[in-house]
Amino acid sequence: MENMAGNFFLVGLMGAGKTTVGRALARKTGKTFYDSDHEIEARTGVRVATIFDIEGELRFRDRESSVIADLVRMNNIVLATGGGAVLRPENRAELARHGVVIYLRASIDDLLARTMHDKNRPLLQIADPRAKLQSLLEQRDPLYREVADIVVDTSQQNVNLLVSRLLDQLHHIPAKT
Ligand SMILES: Nc1ncnc2c1ncn2[C@@H]1O[C@H](COP(=O)(O)OP(=O)(O)OP(=O)(O)O)[C@@H](O)[C@H]1O
Ligand SMILES: O=C(O)C1=C[C@@H](O)[C@@H](O)[C@H](O)C1
Ligand SMILES: [Mg+2]
Repeated sequence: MENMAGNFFLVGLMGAGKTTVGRALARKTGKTFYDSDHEIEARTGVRVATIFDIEGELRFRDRESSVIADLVRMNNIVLATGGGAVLRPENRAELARHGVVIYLRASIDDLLARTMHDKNRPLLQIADPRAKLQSLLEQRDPLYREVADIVVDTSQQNVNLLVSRLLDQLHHIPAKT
């Protein structure tokens, strides 16, 4: 196991692999894994899609900000954030301040293939999810880059290889504690 100080925060679009890579990274570093979407679901007792249905996106974003503000204050964690977590400047500031931020990128084809069978991504339950992912990428890519300490391309990379390459890069970045 690798012994590294501080928190790691993963950002990127739906299907980029934040949850999958985050879990593997936590396992390899002995850190505790959190996922902001899962934490919102644990606190409310319902799925993300249900929150969007009943309360709308704005109220979901409020819940997300509050969960992120709590989680970033923990120590020695890996946090997979929701795909839209970077939209609010206060979330970006919290993430940048309390941990090393990793932006996971993937091609639109890969994002589409990886999200196709999961019904718990309300923003993609529409006629043309490809166009939606494309426009979300255009809107958010600058925000992901702004907050990130490291950018990783996940296309054509299996998760284990990706995590070991990521660890090599993380060794060169000072921990934020
Ligand atoms: N590098 C990869 N190569 C192939 N498949 C991957 C890779 N990373 C993740 N996947 C697969 O893609 C799907 C989506 O991954 P994951 O749920 O981790 O994405 P996410 O970034 O957490 O998405 P969301 O923002 O919606 O929570 C999963 O089925 C996962 O197994
Ligand atoms: O990209 C987004 O805006 C979202 C991504 C998911 O992680 C969830 O947080 C929710 O489905 C919204
Ligand atoms: Mg996820």
